[in-house]
Amino acid sequence: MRNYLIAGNWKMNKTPSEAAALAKEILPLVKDADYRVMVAPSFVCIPAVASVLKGSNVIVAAQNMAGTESGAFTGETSVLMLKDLGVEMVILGHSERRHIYGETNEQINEKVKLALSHGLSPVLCIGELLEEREAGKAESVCFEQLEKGLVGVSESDMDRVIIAYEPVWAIGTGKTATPEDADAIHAACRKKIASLYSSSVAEKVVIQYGGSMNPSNVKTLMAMENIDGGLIGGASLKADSFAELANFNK
Ligand SMILES: O=C[C@H](O)COP(=O)(O)O
Repeated sequence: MRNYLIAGNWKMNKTPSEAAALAKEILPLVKDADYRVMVAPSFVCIPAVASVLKGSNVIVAAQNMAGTESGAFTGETSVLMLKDLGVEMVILGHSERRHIYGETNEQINEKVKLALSHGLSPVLCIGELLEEREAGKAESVCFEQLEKGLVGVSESDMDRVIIAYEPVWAIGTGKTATPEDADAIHAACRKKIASLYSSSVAEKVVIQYGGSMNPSNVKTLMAMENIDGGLIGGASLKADSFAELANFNK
């Protein structure tokens, strides 16, 4: 059994006080979850949310971070700042970062390595655009993002790396990859990881699915052999729906 992870990516939603209120509402609903639960508020909401969740079973994550430790990078947020706030995980290479802000595989790889070197777990997001899927390139796009995102990451560091497969066309659209289609990409990525590292790394690595996961499709998605959790946007913004996702097995 892999160490499943159900994660809420709150994206650019909620003010600090709203985020703290949401965290307070979520806390009692997920306290008995059987699997790991994580939330990723925006940077400015992290202090308020971290203070609510301190000592609980809910992991606090960031949605991004700079690729450099410190310096003259106006508007950026460093790994040291995140660690100081109690952040344990960081989402990197989300498709919104790749496609809206032009982040490259090389920049994402720098961030992955920096996060690991400071003891944070990176959630490396990969996923194809609709036109890439239609051109039969879903696997090759994911393989390239995986391979380039993991350059220089050692086999032992892979214990802390989480992969999130998010087909871009399924994000925030209400369209979900069928469980079979998602599982096929997860299985192919697992094989790719076996070729980059070893079969034991591939067997253990957690591969989340993201893209319109919600209370009505979570059970079928999570029943697939290679799907080890969810990276959830819209449905994580309400305590009751996020709690249903976190308790999908009950
Ligand atoms: O990070 C989360 C994903 O982008 C999925 O978002 P969504 O659940 O709103 O489709």
